[in-house]
Amino acid sequence: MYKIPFLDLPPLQAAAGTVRLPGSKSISNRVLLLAGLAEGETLIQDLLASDDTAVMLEALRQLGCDVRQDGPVLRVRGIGAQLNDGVRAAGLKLFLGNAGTAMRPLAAALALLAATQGATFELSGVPRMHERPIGDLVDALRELGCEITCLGQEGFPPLRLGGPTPLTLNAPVRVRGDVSSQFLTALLLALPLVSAEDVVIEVVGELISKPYIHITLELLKRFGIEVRRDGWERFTIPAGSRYRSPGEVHVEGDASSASYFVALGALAGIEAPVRIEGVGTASLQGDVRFVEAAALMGATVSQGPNWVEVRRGAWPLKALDLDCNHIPDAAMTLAVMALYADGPSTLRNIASWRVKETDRIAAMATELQKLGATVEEGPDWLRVNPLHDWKPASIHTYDDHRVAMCFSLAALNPLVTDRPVRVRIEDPACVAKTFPDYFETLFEVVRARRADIPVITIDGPTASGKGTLADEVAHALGYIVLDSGALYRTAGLAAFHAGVSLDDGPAVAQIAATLDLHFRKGRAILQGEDITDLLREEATGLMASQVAAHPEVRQALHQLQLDFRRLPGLVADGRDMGTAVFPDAPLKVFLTASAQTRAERRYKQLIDKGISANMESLRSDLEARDARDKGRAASPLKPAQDAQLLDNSGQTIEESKALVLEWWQSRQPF
Ligand SMILES: O=C(O)C1=C[C@@H](OP(=O)(O)O)[C@@H](O)[C@H](O)C1
Ligand SMILES: C=C(OP(=O)(O)O)C(=O)O
Repeated sequence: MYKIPFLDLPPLQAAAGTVRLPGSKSISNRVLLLAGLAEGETLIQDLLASDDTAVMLEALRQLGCDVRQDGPVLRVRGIGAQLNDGVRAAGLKLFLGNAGTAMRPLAAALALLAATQGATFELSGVPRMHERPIGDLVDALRELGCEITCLGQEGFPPLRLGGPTPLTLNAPVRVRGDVSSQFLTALLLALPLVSAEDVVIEVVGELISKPYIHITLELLKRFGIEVRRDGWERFTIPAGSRYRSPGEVHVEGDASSASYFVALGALAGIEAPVRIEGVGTASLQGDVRFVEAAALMGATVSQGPNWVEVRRGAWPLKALDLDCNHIPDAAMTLAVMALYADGPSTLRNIASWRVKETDRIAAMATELQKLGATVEEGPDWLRVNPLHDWKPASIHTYDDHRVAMCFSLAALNPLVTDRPVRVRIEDPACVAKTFPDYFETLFEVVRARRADIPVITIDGPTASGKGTLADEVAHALGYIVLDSGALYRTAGLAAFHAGVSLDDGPAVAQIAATLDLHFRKGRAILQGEDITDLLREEATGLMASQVAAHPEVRQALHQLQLDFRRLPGLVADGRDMGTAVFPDAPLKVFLTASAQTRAERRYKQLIDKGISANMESLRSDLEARDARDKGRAASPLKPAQDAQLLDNSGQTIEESKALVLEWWQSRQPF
């Protein structure tokens, strides 16, 4: 996950490849709750691991469920609908983040348990959760006899649930369905706790987001509860219903998360499709019908039970006028696709967007306009016009995972403009709500022109601190690191391990060209193995100088260095990064420090490792090496003409990092 203040996306040109989806949020949290209320153990496969499921899991643990991760399987031993003595005596305070699928169903289940068994629960969330309505559910539960106090504003969390108190279950429970379907879902999931007799639920007002009720009913069925349904107005939980664990449950991929990759295929699956694994024709989730909307816009879609393949069909996309009530989450993706259409697109019947992670109608309108789009909005609709004259924009994401994810599609603007722009996604870590590795997954299937992928080069003499600075800057921007000095050492080491003679230039070059090497947090990882310490050994240094003498090896490593230029960007440190390898880098830093400072740093490093050292000789060694480096004929150590000089003798690493980031920011369009 990119835990950084912003992530800059360069213009993207194409997409192809396979994406494996994380588990469905809606299914994960329902299954967790059902498993937690049931008797016995449930083994859950492919559960989503995200903020929303983490709060549900923590709530189950607090309630006394035994929850254990067993390889890829989560084992949940439920409470069998019985609160333990500790919980009944002391009550619980549960923090439920911004997860509607935790807050609403837990509010109903715990209100009923508090009423029937006696306990006090306090349910709270992030500040936005305290602005998301729950009044219709609270009203329904109060009508049953539950004791519920809204601790802040009436109709909103935080809530206090109390008991014991008698319940009246012989009249239908009435609940409004026109603000969120989660209120009905909550009652359906919770009322089997008290279904000694038939319990009837009646929906008041037009039910929205109906396909989510289908998910609820299907999962209840798997846990042994067959709800009778009359249209979308009346639901009966049969007398004697009890949660029975099915033993094992598999969570399918998240269909709302699929929408970004369906869109990607429709926009940029030009030569090959984007294949999405984890959802398909056999899916339970209503958001799989997003593919129909994408097809209406021109996408070419093929599907199997558990996969979808999408490629570009009509181009530009065809404008759309669609009632999106059945796909409220995935429909946000359509709003960004609409920028690439042949006319204005209108998304209708989406009033619920206003009470989700943020006011999504307002947020989408504001951010689309930042890109230059003309957008109109109404109480329950949004109209987006196609965009030709794109502006670089920093997208505010309102702590809304879907805003962050769907605006990544704006980076495909080179497909419709010859003046492409970059897109900045603020607070990219907000995707943790449902898809923590969204951007990593995206970068695996999109392509940018090499020249569009940003590079920062940091060159300088030995012991100038360039490795540390490169790591810090890369970390701040979410970029990849290239420690070019380590490449020759790695090539020597890998050839040696493969049993290749270090005198055999072509054979070593072949190994050098395919090194599976990357750098993370100051460590060098070769084929998954941490070789950082090996690289520093004297023997490795000797191998490096042996292989570096072969022109084929130098050529292969040059290409390998270029191959490090990958999304979302690169920070390359070495001696000739700005002059020879990445001469087009938009920011080149030449880092120096006085010989005295560098000698002191090296001295400290050695002493810290318990190696004795002599300051004077370290200093004269450094000066001699500087002279050699500057004087050599091939790639002498010198700043590129357009390099920023940075003498860090009197600076902390934090100060140097701040300065480089400031130079970088001053080159950005936003
Ligand atoms: O029941 C569910 O799992 C959900 C129902 C929908 O909410 P509304 O019913 O409030 O539209 C949806 O937006 C949400 O992400 C998940
Ligand atoms: C509306 C959403 O979440 P929640 O389950 O919190 O309602 C969403 O994921 O888009």
